[in-house]
Amino acid sequence: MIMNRSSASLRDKLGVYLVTAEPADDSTVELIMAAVSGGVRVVQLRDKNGTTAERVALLRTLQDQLPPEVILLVNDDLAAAVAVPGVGVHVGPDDDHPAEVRRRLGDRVCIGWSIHDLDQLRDKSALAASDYVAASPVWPTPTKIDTTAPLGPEGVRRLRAMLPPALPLVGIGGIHAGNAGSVIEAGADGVAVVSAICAAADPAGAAADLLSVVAAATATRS
Ligand SMILES: Cc1ncc(COP(=O)(O)OP(=O)(O)O)c(N)n1
Ligand SMILES: Cc1ncsc1CCOP(=O)(O)O
Ligand SMILES: [Mg+2]
Repeated sequence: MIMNRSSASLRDKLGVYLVTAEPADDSTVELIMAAVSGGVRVVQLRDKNGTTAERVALLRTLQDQLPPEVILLVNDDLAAAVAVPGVGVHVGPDDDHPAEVRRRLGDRVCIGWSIHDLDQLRDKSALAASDYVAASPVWPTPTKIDTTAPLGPEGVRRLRAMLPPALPLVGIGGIHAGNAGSVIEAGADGVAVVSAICAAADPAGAAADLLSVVAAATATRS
């Protein structure tokens, strides 16, 4: 992914990554803007039940409203990203292959890939096509019940050790301000969350709290 020389690196932006709760609707835009006001710089629209047309409409609204430094991705839907230039895609092992996503979208957008199982690391072309990977899930979560066994912080640590050092890593699944520090201590660059921001009474405050936990854990580590 190409970024402006003046912009913060993707690794820095991934500190707190918002993945939206379902269903996606008009309140999703408001929620995202609140999270961004709290410091979130990477946002994924995750709307498993909508149509591509609905996702495209929401992505266009978001692109109009978000500050340019915010990285916007859509979950799974390559066709939606093709329709809205600049939008990236997050895919998992059951989705389009990251190399195919890269071929279709080019070098200028952000592509993320979920790792559920360390065996996926044999897929060098997927790693080469990805701008970041996600350890998924770190803990069990009611937000996504069709997951493989949780990796835990120990799995995050093993994954970090096996990945190319320059490839950013986030953890996802059951993460909140009380446990995010242990994910960073295990070697992740950031935490991706749904409920910790979307279900909070104050999403901007929840994002800011998570950011300070991540910043403190990152500072301790380095
Ligand atoms: C940041 C991030 N990490 C992991 C996932 C999960 O992707 P996937 O395994 O493809 O599952 P679905 O989200 O498609 O149900 C994610 N979406 N985002
Ligand atoms: C999309 C996704 N992929 C792995 S776990 C998960 C859901 C994370 O949701 P929460 O942050 O509410 O646990
Ligand atoms: Mg997917």
